Amino acid sequence: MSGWQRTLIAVKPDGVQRRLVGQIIQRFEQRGFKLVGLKMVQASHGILSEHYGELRTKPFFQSLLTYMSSGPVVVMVWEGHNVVQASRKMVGQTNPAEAPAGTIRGDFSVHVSRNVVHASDSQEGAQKEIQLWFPAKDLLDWDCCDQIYTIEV
Ligand SMILES: Nc1ncnc2c1ncn2[C@@H]1O[C@H](COP(=O)(O)OP(=O)(O)OP(=O)(O)O)[C@@H](O)[C@H]1O
Ligand SMILES: O=c1ccn([C@@H]2O[C@H](COP(=O)(O)OP(=O)(O)O)[C@@H](O)[C@H]2O)c(=O)[nH]1
Ligand SMILES: [Mg+2]
Repeated sequence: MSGWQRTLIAVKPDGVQRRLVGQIIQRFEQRGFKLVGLKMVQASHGILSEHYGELRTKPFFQSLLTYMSSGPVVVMVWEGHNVVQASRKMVGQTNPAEAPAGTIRGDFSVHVSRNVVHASDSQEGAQKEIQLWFPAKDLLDWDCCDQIYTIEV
């Protein structure tokens, strides 16, 4: 199906501590996306260094790893039409100061170093991140009964 995609969304440690997991999941459900993988993990610096490999030369890299390993994260795979681009729009700009109200970051955060949620930024990135965080067997291929009402099939 053209435009059918999967993406990796993670509620970061600040989002978990602030009990925002339910509200974040709700936004993806109500938009019409399908949850195909979910787990809570205490992430190691190893997996986080790989996840954020492109940022390793940035001055904030070490503090990013410290923040991301400061407590549990809730990692999810969401599936649906155009889900990679749509979820970036739902999440908002990296810096919450620039993220419009109505986006997750625009509604729940104020500072770039504590921006509540991660979303893959491209289909290639999503594929790599999904493989990094989930063995294929932990992703469920299931039929969502309302699918015929959210996309033309
Ligand atoms: N100047 C900064 N100071 C502190 N932390 C930062 C800064 N810039 C980015 N970060 C942190 O690093 C993360 C990764 O930056 P990136 O440029 O990939 O943003 P993003 O793609 O919007 O976020 P993510 O990859 O987590 O979805 C940001 O989400 C933020 O938590
Ligand atoms: O100046 C910055 C830029 C990014 N980040 C953190 O690094 C993450 C990943 O950065 P990326 O550029 O991938 O932004 P994102 O994809 O998260 O919007 C962000 O979410 C922030 O948590 C940060 O702390 N300071
Ligand atoms: Mg990013």
